Formats: sequence, C-alpha cells, structure tokens
Amino acid sequence: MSKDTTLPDNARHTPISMDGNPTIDERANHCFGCGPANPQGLHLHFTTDTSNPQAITATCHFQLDRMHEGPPGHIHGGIVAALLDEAMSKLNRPLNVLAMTRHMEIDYLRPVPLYKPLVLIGRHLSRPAKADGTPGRKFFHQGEIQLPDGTVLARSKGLFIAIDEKLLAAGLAQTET
Ligand SMILES: CCCCCCCCCCCCCCCC(=O)SCCNC(=O)CCNC(=O)[C@H](O)C(C)(C)COP(=O)(O)OP(=O)(O)OC[C@H]1O[C@@H](n2cnc3c(N)ncnc32)[C@H](O)[C@@H]1OP(=O)(O)O
Repeated sequence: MSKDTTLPDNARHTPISMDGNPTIDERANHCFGCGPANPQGLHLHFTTDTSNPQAITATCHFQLDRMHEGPPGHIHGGIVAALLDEAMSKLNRPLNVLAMTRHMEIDYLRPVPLYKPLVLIGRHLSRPAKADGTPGRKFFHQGEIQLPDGTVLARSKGLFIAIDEKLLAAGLAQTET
C-alpha cells in the first residue's frame, strides 16, 4: 500500500524524507528530548564518556525558558522527569542495547530553575546477570540534574529493559502503517 505523502509530519511521526528503511536514529529524529527535527522538543545534546565501561556517563549542558515552566520561575515536574529519562536512556546506545524505560523513580530535591545553566547527567549503575550467568536484559541507570557547582536538584533511578530486535522491527512496522 502506498503512503499518503500529503499527511502532515506530526501525524506520520517520521519525516517524508526518511521513507524507506529508516534507522532507529532517524526514527528518533522527532524525539521530544533530543530530536533535532522536533520544533517543540528540548533539543538536548549529550556527550558520552565510555572510558570506564563499568561507569558510562552521558552529560548535557542545557537551559530552559518559560515554555517549560511549572512553579513560577522553575521547570515543570513532568519536564524534569523527561530530562532525567532522556539522560538515562542515552546510556543504552554506548552499552550496545536498544532499551525502553520500564520503571523510574524521582527525588525532586530542590526546585529546578529556568534561565540558569544546568547540567544533566546519566550514569550507568548495573546490568545484573541472569541466573545462568549470561548478561541480563535489565539495565539500571541513574540520572541527575545539577547546578554548575554540583548541587543536585533532582535525581532518578531507572530500569531499562532491552528490546528484542525482532520485536522492535515488528513495532516499527506497526508505526509505519
Ligand atoms: C515501537 C517500539 C519502539 C522501540 C524503540 C526503543 C529504542 C529507542 C528509544 C529511544 C527513545 C528513548 C526515550 C527515553 C526512554 C523512554 O521514555 S522509552 C518510553 C517509555 N517506556 C515505554 O513506553 C515502555 C513501555 N513498556 C513496555 O513496552 C514493556 O513493559 C517493556 C519495557 C518492553 C518490558 O516488557 P516485558 O519484556 O514484558 O518486561 P516485564 O516482564 O514487564 O519486566 C521486565 C523485568 O523488569 C522487572 N521489573 C519491573 N518493574 C520493576 C521494578 N520496579 N523494579 C525492579 N524490577 C522490575 C520485572 O519483574 C521483569 O523481571 P524478570 O521477570 O524478567 O526477571
């Protein structure tokens, strides 16, 4: 069945230019957290440090304005959650896994200010082995939003589950129709 190329992009979720066989990165082009093609996204850009494979990190320097306000002068709590989720999810690629958030918990320690430079950090914590000793599919990560002086404003712990590539392909096929 041929595709209706007259539909607006927000209904298709994938830009017309990516028709064919888009990679997962191309599919993520509209990701609310990091997709460069999402005009309403956060446009977060992360640098990953894999020098210690046991403690991979992903770091992003960012600043938000009133578009994302919750308490006056401060970032909305749901956006704080999205920021932390994004930071943790950025650890999956350097770990060579496609994974989705299964569970996350957040400590909102201090209100997170708008119009201030902030640091968002994801840290890989552990990947427990299965009972038979083979690598498990659960990835535990931590996220933090900090002031530049290191003061932690919000902290998360997340469980990400590796997605079977065959199921992923089926999922992507579903979103194509
Ligand atoms: C269309 C497809 C596109 C895919 C593309 C993906 C890649 C590219 C993403 C890029 C974008 C990223 C963006 C940011 C990251 C998001 O935000 S991802 C979006 C939010 N997340 C979701 O939508 C996920 C929705 N959930 C699901 O699809 C399914 O639950 C999952 C995650 C695939 C897991 O399903 P499942 O395989 O049935 O796993 P389930 O048995 O429920 O739980 C797995 C294990 O975790 C354990 N567990 C559950 N909760 C807990 C807990 N609180 N504590 C400890 N253990 C727990 C369970 O007991 C279980 O353990 P075992 O029995 O295996 O020992």
